[in-house]
Amino acid sequence: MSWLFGYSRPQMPPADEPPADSGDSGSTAPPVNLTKAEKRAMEAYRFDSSALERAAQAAKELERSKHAKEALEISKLQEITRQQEQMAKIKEYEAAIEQSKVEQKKVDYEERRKTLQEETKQHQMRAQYQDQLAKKRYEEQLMQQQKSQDEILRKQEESVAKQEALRRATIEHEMELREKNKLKAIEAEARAKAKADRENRDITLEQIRLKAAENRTTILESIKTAGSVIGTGLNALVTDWDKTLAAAGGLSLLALGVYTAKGATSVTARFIEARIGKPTLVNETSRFSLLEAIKHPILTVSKAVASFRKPSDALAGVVLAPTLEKRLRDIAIATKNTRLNKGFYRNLLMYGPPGTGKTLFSKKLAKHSGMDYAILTGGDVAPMGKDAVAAIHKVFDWANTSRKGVLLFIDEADAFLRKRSSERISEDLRAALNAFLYRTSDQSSRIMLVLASNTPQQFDSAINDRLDKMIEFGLPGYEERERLIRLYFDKFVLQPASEGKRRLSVDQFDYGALCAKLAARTAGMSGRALSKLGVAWQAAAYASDDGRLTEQMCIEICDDAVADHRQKMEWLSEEEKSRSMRPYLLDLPPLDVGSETGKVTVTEIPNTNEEATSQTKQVKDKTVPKKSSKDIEKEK
Ligand SMILES: Nc1ncnc2c1ncn2[C@@H]1O[C@H](COP(=O)(O)OP(=O)(O)OP(=O)(O)O)[C@@H](O)[C@H]1O
Repeated sequence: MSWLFGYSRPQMPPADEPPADSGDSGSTAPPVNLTKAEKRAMEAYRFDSSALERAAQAAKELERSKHAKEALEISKLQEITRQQEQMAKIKEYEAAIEQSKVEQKKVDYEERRKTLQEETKQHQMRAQYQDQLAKKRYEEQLMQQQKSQDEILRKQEESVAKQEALRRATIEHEMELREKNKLKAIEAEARAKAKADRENRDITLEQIRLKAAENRTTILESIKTAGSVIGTGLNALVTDWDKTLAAAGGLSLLALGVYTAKGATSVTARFIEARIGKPTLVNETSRFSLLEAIKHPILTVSKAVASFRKPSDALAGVVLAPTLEKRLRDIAIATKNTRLNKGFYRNLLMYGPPGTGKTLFSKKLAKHSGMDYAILTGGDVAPMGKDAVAAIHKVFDWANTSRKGVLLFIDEADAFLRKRSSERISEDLRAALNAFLYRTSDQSSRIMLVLASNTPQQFDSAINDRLDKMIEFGLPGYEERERLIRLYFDKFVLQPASEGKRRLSVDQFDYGALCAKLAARTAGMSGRALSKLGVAWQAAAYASDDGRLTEQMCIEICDDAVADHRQKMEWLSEEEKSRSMRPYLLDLPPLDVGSETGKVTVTEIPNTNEEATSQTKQVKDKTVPKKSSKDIEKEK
């Protein structure tokens, strides 16, 4: 190869001849006249060309061989195989890369999920903390109110006591004067009578004498007659023993009969009363009664059929904040298990503004637990006067005869269970309260007591002592309102329209968006008010010419309802505003009256997460900070 670098090779062996020394074959001997530097350069370019030469030799041989073509084919095939192997390896690498990408994505997703979880936890904790704060604030507010009420009560008591003392002094004075006048009149009368008696003394004496003589003769005659009759009878009785025994036996049997009949009649009457009819105090009950069955046979049969069906969900059709729903679900499960295990029921107090689902949930709770329910109204007790005590005993006697157990729901319970120290409570009501306390002194395995009230702070302390759980039903928050509107839109509009039996149809529009819009407008309204909205839509559709309900109609009716609601809130008495409803009143959104149309426009309330967290929290958070010190001063 030295020709490549311009060096001549003095004795080059012929091409077909192998070199003399294979080790040196590639190396050319440096020319003798080269300098050292040139020699070093030459060394750098030197390489062993023997392998190439051997290859060329082999190629020549191969060319000459008759199997040259096959060998070429084999080497081609080998090359292709090697290339395929390389391709397979490349694919494997690519698959590994894809796999690692997927793994990376998984890790990323897992991290994001964890972050989200952590954030949710943080949100929850913050919400709970704020809830606690709000509760605390509300309690303090209540205490403040309580104090001011006590103060007012004390002052009222003092003024009443003063008036009473004044009235008593006046009456005493009047009585004294009347007594004196009376004495004088009696004295004058006695004197006049004495004078007349003195004058008519002889005549009077004669009359008395004659009357006495006549009386004496009559009495003597009567004694003689009676003596002879009784003597004859006794003589006959004593002489005949059979008659004596018969008389004694007859008298004894008569006495026994009289007393037995009296006792049996009262026991039977009580037994029949407890089973046949419902007590007068009970307004509504799911329990079977013979009288009701005779009066309303179809209703009774449908009720009986319904009771055989599978027990319903305790919260079906009841829309509440998630936290409250969870609490109520726990209560429903516990109650059902209590009934199954024949344990003792816990007494509940449900409080909050009207129309928030207290009665609705209680009925569902009874149905879910397989119990009967009975609904009483506290306001019915006071007008009964002295009969209230007996009526209360009758209710408890009646409830105790139920084998399924009875959920006794007392609506407006504060109407007769209020503090005994209160000035306004009458003697009869006090007696009724005492009877109620007597009948509820022990835990019962037959009766579950559920009290409902808008003003639970009025309860007597003994009643509070009997309550095992207190549940606040707040006004629905934004999300609950949206669910409620959807529920009643579906119930009162969409369902009847889809059945096609009635003259009712709905325009095509985005129902979900409408419900969300109306939920923002109806802040401060109760579940009852929202259910009435559903009824109003239905009525509007029936009243229209073509029986069609449009989106515009829905919005207008809702705005009317909002305006009505505000008016009702303004009509609340001062006492109601200051006591029970205040925490809920301030939840109302600001309302502008449109100058041109005169239509109501309500500022939209943003759908915050906080609002949905808890109805109560929402109400309290919004109300408490709004109170300025001036307002508190005014209230005082
Ligand atoms: N949370 C709710 N979910 C669904 N419907 C509700 C809810 N709250 C109220 N309603 C509707 O309002 C009606 C009246 O509710 P309910 O009688 O349970 O209220 P309440 O709290 O007992 O009121 P009150 O204190 O005046 O007796 C129910 O029949 C139902 O149609």
